[in-house]
Amino acid sequence: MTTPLRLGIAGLGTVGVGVVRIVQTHADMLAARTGRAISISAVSARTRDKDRGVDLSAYAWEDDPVALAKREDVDLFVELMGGSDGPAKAATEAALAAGKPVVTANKAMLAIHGQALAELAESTGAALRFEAAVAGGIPCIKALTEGLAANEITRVSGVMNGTCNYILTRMEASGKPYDEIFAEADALGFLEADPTLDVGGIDAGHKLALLSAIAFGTQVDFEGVQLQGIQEVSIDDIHRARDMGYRIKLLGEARRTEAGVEQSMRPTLVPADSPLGQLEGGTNMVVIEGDSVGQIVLRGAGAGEGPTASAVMGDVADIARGLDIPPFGQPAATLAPAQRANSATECAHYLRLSLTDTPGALARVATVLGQNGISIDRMRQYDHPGEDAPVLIVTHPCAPSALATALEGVTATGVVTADPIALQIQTP
Ligand SMILES: NC(=O)C1=CN([C@@H]2O[C@H](COP(=O)(O)OP(=O)(O)OC[C@H]3O[C@@H](n4cnc5c(N)ncnc54)[C@H](OP(=O)(O)O)[C@@H]3O)[C@@H](O)[C@H]2O)C=CC1
Ligand SMILES: N[C@@H](CCO)C(=O)O
Repeated sequence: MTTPLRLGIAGLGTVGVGVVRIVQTHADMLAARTGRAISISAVSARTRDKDRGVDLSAYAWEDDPVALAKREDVDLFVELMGGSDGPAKAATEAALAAGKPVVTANKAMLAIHGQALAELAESTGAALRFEAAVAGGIPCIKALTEGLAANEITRVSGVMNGTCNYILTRMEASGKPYDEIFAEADALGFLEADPTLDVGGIDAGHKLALLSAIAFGTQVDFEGVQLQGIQEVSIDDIHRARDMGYRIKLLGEARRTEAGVEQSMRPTLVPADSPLGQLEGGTNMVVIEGDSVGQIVLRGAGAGEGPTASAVMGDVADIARGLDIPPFGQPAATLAPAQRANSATECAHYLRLSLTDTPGALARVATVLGQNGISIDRMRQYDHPGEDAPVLIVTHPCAPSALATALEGVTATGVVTADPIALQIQTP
């Protein structure tokens, strides 16, 4: 057996502790599988004397993660602190600059600095791996870069934020409104320190941008992801979608078209009996479509200590084996800048409108939709105690840009009493 692979782990929170536990529990198995012993030399976190439920006494301590990354006895730097910049980026750059491989779960850092970090890694010959950054325990990056390497990928989609899926499925199961279930998720510790990252679709957008770059061979382009969060999804939307045979999911989709790469992360109605529709709680699902393989579906835990640490250690094991794959699946210099394209794919839409309950209001809305080429498939006005009439419209498939123009016109009629809510209905 060769010399041990010595880890330096920065960040001893949920994921960091999980990684320590796996190294301590499965040392023999990992050595047998990789042909190399994997050990921990040193660790770092903000607070040294915190009881983390694992024995850290055998490891050196560094207050400064950059110093940890540079230590002589650290062969591989494991970044599990989080944050797109600050110490996570500084320490990752220090390790890569020194030619040391880095494994990280930090989607925020990679979605913004992925190209620069990949270029740095390749310039020094260091590996940079981030399986845990996308969909926690699901090995979707490995699937794309290895198992599906011979496929032209046409579409990557899925549910990539467990917290949003928990909130949406709990709303449906309990019949409680968004605010109440958001508070419940907060009390259970599910939300990121900045909850907008979850409910605003940003965290899932980071993950989609990473998958999209790998799938289509482009530079990672988080700014190109069209984002819509789940904050405006009401319990009424969920009930009405269910009555029509749909469930609402925060669905990410990246596809390559002739116009460029479309990336979107938004609440979407999906058939209730489809694999996505049946996804409960914090589970994630990634759907990949390739020209030879067709469609494959990967489902599993998208977060949590065990699943995320499992993905981190999968990367560590690959490095121990000497596997050398560029961070985004092909050399960074060959990744083309992403050519952004707004979604032009026609799909049906669910519209929630609130109208003044006056003669002709509904007719004016229907007229504006018609003038913009939007055809109504279904329409219903609900009982209402007050002056505002809640109206649900389902359109026939139409281009999102045509609908956006139409909704501007609908708002300009003066008969709507709140901003219209438009949700896409998934195209097969
Ligand atoms: N939790 C999850 O399920 C998943 C997390 N991830 C990603 O994994 C990474 C870690 O997440 P998670 O474990 O949940 O985060 P936690 O908040 O649980 O832990 C963060 C750790 O980093 C340490 N830390 C923070 N800032 C510094 C600093 N300036 N210097 C040294 N140490 C620092 C903290 O120290 P201290 O403990 O002393 O405060 C803590 O140990 C993030 O990038 C996250 O996005 C990815 C997928 C799933
Ligand atoms: N906040 C993320 C954690 C895992 O990336 C989620 O809810 O999925």
